[in-house]
Amino acid sequence: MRQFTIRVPASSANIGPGFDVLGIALSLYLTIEVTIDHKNANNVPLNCEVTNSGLGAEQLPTAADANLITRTALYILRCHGMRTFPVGTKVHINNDIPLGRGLGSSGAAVIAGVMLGNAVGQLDLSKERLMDFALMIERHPDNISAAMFGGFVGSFLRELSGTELERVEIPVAEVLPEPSGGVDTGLTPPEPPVGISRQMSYDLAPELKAIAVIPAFEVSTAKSRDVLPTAYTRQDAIFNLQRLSVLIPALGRSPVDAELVHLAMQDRLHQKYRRILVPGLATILTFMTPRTHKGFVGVCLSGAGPTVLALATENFDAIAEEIVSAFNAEGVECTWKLLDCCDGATVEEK
Ligand SMILES: Nc1ncnc2c1ncn2[C@@H]1O[C@H](COP(=O)(O)OP(=O)(O)OP(=O)(O)O)[C@@H](O)[C@H]1O
Ligand SMILES: N[C@@H](CCO)C(=O)O
Repeated sequence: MRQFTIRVPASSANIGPGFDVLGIALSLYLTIEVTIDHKNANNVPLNCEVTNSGLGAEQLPTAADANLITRTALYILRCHGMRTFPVGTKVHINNDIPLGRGLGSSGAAVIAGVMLGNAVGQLDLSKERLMDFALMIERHPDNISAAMFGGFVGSFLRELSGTELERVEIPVAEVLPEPSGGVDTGLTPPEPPVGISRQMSYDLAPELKAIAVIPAFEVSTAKSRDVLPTAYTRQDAIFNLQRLSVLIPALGRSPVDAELVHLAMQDRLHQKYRRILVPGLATILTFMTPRTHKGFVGVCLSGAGPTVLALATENFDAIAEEIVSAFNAEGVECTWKLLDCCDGATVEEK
């Protein structure tokens, strides 16, 4: 019998001007307990029994070819000539990451899936190669880089050749075959090109903590990307690049220069367009400054929203309550959590 645990953190993408570039791993986890016991195997489709607990447990699928985590694992297994999980695989998923709130739940699920496929198939692939498989499914690198490598990370996708591009542009539905009730369609999915993304870890001042204020409604990433323009002006591109160049080193410097970080966290590429999806966002992004609120450093929309992420060094309760009140004034209920930047995905054999 083999037993192991996979743990993947939540993440916040963008951090203001770093749209599709920056991500911070946050101390909320998706945890998967895996048992492979040939002697006590039940006859189940694809040899894999899935159970869920935690957030979204009642809505997340339990069929191995429908759940995003096991489907992703199946994708990587099939690319390596394995059509099913090993006989007697049981996967228990416990999720603490709110779904569809901008805290990287889908990114964590995809990273958990590639780690699961790698571990059950004993493929021994590096985290860098696993990122290629993850990018065939979640196609912007910010959340998944943070979830995989942990810390404060910047990433980009390299320019791909014509034939490589054809492979990565295949619709996700063809990478992850549609659920077929456990019946093997016999299709072999496309293998990803090698080295699609490059990433770099940055320092983050140790006194910085993240206050995540989480509204009680979901915004899907797809919907939140649909409201964005397809092209930007030169002024807006320069506005973000200038701030990004200052924000990254400023976040690593201790003690934190709160005035500088606050200004450098402004953005013109995504947040203003997403206001229509998140009531209260326009106010929240402008009403607090390091001068008016002790300990406050900066604020942004977390990923595709609707969660708002404030960075702070002290006075966390008061800052969180101010943001909660601004949401409440718009009729939006929410909860909040104080989170730390944390390490990336791990697999621990028992
Ligand atoms: N633990 C999980 N197991 C299976 N599917 C999941 C899991 N977590 C997330 N998902 C899938 O991902 C969807 C949410 O993805 P979406 O990209 O819209 O939001 P998010 O990842 O939480 O936000 P963001 O990408 O902005 O940080 C869920 O509705 C579900 O389909
Ligand atoms: N960078 C992405 C993160 C969401 O997954 C976005 O803002 O749309």
